[in-house]
Amino acid sequence: MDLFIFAGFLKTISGDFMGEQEKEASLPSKDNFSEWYNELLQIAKIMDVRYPVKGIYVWHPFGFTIRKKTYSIMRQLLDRDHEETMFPLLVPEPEFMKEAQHIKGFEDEVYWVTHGGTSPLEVNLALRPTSETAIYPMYKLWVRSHADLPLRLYQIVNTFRYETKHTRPLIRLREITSFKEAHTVHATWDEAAWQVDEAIRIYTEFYRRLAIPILSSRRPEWDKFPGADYTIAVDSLMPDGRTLQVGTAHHLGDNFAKTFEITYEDSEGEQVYAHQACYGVSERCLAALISTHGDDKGLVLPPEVAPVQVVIIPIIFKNPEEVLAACKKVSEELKDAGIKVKTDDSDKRPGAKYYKWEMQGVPIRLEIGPRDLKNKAAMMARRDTGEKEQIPLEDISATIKETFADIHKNLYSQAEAQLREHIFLCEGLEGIKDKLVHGIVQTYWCGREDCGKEMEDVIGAGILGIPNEQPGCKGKKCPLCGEEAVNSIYIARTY
Ligand SMILES: Nc1ncnc2c1ncn2[C@@H]1O[C@H](COS(=O)(=O)NC(=O)[C@@H](N)CS)[C@@H](O)[C@H]1O
Repeated sequence: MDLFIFAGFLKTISGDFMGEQEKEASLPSKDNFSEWYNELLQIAKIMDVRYPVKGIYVWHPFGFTIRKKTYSIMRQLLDRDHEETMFPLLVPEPEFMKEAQHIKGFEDEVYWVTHGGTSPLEVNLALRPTSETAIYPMYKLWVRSHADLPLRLYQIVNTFRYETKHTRPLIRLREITSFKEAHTVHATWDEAAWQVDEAIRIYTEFYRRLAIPILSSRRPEWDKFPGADYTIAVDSLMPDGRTLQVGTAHHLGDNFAKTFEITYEDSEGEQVYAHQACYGVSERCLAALISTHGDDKGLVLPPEVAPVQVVIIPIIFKNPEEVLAACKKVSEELKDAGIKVKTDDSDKRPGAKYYKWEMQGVPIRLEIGPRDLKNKAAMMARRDTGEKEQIPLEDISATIKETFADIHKNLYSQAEAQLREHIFLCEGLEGIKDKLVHGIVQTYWCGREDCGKEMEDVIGAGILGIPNEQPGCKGKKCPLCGEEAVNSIYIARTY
């Protein structure tokens, strides 16, 4: 081969090779989590951050499909004993300004509509930051008697918060596009308290289905929802050791019922104020999904929420028809079994195909070539472990579904181990500061608010909350004041 042709040959190979190399270089290592996260949202076509309004982002169809499948799990869990509805986006100022604590909590975050066209509105309208003040004037009309309770409604809507902290897609938005908010009404404080615990049970199951382990804890008094008696929150661990609040449930007592006059006639014919709960999850659940399972090759999706669950790659050398026919047959069989399958018969090189579908987190890749056909088999590659094994074409749907279950189990147990390894039991301030760099600290607290707040200042991180399961505090001291501890608490750097 003369030099000229050889140079051309090298260029072709290096061109392909550099092409792939360049492409792969564009996703930073997950060790550089912030960069990795931002790049991955783009490359895997989850959200486009180029919309010209700060804190407002655009769904790519692929990302929107993950959202759709994720929220169908949430609907499945809520629809057991809630009903879905939809309330107005615009809240008249007088209603919004009714509940003093609520206003205090949201006045710096609420967007206002002041004009209709060029005419100033008589009454300014708030864009709902959350919907208590849109819903509860209607609950006043709907709740009349004991027989109307418990009332359990939810909606999945966009809400608007003028966040002044650093905004980031899926994590801290000014338009929260996927705000699932449930608002329930009960006859007694205890029933509302039961509902708050039920909300946490629902969220724990929801996140288990996403293979995400969570910590639940009661937020300290100064960090509860504005207008609530108390707040229970669920947090997930992000790869950089910080926690992300991925859901909250609030006991509202009869605070809002008194403000919005939500009363019911009890069995003695008395008018009684109702007690309420409300609980919310936003698209942060997707931030947790992407961050918990993703790796240096891109997304890793639990099969239940993967837009493409199996990708078939025909390996073609000679007699392509036979291979393509076999791929079609397998594809039909998987579709008939309700599996989302795509066949990539594009003219890209296999390596480029593997790169693309791994980036999009497809749980299983099936390679089918002449050698596989001879063995009546396909080569199955798992995205979560990278393992490859030959599986028989016979009953392939059953094999795939069993593997899906194993993938989910593996993702969950890996994430659970990761969480467990990043909770550090510390009793002294120095140890707490040390360990906070790596994850969550479990320590003790005297329970006094001034001491708690001072401890937050001294260690530069927030008290995440008081976990329900309390290890004994006997003989334990508050790390700041040295008083007897009354609670064990989580402390963490948060998003
Ligand atoms: N700016 C934001 N961007 C993304 N998610 C957010 C934002 N603000 C809050 N969230 C998420 O939304 C959840 C519910 O918000 S909340 O303020 O705690 N609670 C409420 O608004 C209640 N009315 C729940 S119905 C939070 O737990 C958090 O996970």
